[in-house]
Amino acid sequence: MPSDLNQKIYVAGHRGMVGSAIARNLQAKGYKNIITRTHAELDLTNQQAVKTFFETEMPDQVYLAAAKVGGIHANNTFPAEFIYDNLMVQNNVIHQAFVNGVRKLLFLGSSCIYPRLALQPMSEDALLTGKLEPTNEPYAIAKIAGIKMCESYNRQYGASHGVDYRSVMPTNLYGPGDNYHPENSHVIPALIRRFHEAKLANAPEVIIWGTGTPRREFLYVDDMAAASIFVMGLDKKTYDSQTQPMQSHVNVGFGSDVTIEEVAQAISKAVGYQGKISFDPTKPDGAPRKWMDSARLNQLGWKALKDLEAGLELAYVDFCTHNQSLVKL
Ligand SMILES: NC(=O)C1=CN([C@@H]2O[C@H](COP(=O)(O)OP(=O)(O)OC[C@H]3O[C@@H](n4cnc5c(N)ncnc54)[C@H](OP(=O)(O)O)[C@@H]3O)[C@@H](O)[C@H]2O)C=CC1
Ligand SMILES: C[C@H]1O[C@H](OP(=O)(O)OP(=O)(O)OC[C@H]2O[C@@H](n3cnc4c(=O)[nH]c(N)nc43)[C@H](O)[C@@H]2O)[C@@H](O)[C@@H](O)C1=O
Repeated sequence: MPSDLNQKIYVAGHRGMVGSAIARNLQAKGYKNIITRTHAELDLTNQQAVKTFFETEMPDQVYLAAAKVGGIHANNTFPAEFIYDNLMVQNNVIHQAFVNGVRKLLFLGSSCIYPRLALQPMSEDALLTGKLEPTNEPYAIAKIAGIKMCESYNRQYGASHGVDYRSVMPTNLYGPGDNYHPENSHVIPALIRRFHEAKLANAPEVIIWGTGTPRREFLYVDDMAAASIFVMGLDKKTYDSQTQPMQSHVNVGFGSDVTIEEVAQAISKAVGYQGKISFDPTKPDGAPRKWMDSARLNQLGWKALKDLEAGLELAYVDFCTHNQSLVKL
């Protein structure tokens, strides 16, 4: 096994918001042997292509940040793609990683794995204790399958093959490299764009989807990347001390949440829009609240660094810098 900084690390989804943050954080830490493939070079839903890739490259570690990702509208509109693509990508990558001797893999899930009405803050133990939020159930089912796949490979092959596959459950993320599509994106990038366009057009009003009352916890993407690398770097005994036997997942949150109305006001301020904010209650609210209990990760020694106000300023700079080129259709 090569020394840590020379380990061959495959970051799947390196052109996405989280994958690109993981790759630049690894590079900043001195990791020299990061391998990547664009979606065009390697379609991770293609079993044979993924098999050939792993047999050729034989990575030591894998960060699985490639997925079909979108906000409430995209999840609600394209449920077939959200379940099919995500199951295929994660099945192919996790299985071929195992077959080709990868001992360390990090799977990125999502806070939507927890029941819609889970007790707040939501602990890792809330998994599979109730009904999911209908707007993103197919995506959540795929993510739950990913956690269970990691756990199953750990159970069956942990002792015999040294398999140690971990899963992180991020709260809602935002930051550089986000998707600013007007409908298919998450709330922060959607509203950065909407407020920016309203400011340029001197529009008197900006309309926010839903009632504005749902609560969300937002984490800056570089904090998420740091958490991912931190979790991968923990020795097994330390990691296992905070997770249940064979359980592979740990929450990654900022620590507190805000209402959608509050985040809209904060984005309007960051963008410099001075008009009125209105709400369209005919659009879905989704889960009433998603606030992670991140005590396990905090006890292991990680905490978020970037607060929402500072993070939104950086996200807006990113939007202005890249603007249209970052809009994925
Ligand atoms: N953003 C968020 O708020 C949250 C994200 N997460 C999770 O974090 C991870 C990363 O999300 P994020 O960075 O935001 O998403 P992005 O959409 O920004 O990035 C996902 C990346 O995966 C690639 N990809 C998708 N499908 C395939 C495929 N079939 N073959 C190869 N590459 C593929 C995409 O390439 P291309 O664009 O070319 O298709 C893209 O580069 C995901 O697992 C997501 O579920 C969890 C909670 C919240
Ligand atoms: C990360 C997470 O992302 C998705 O779930 P979500 O938390 O509901 O994420 P969202 O960012 O899309 O919405 C958050 C809230 O914000 C409101 N809202 C207002 N105005 C806009 C708006 O313009 N766009 C969006 N997208 N939402 C808006 C919106 O109505 C909702 O109440 C999952 O499907 C799933 O993929 C997942 O895991």
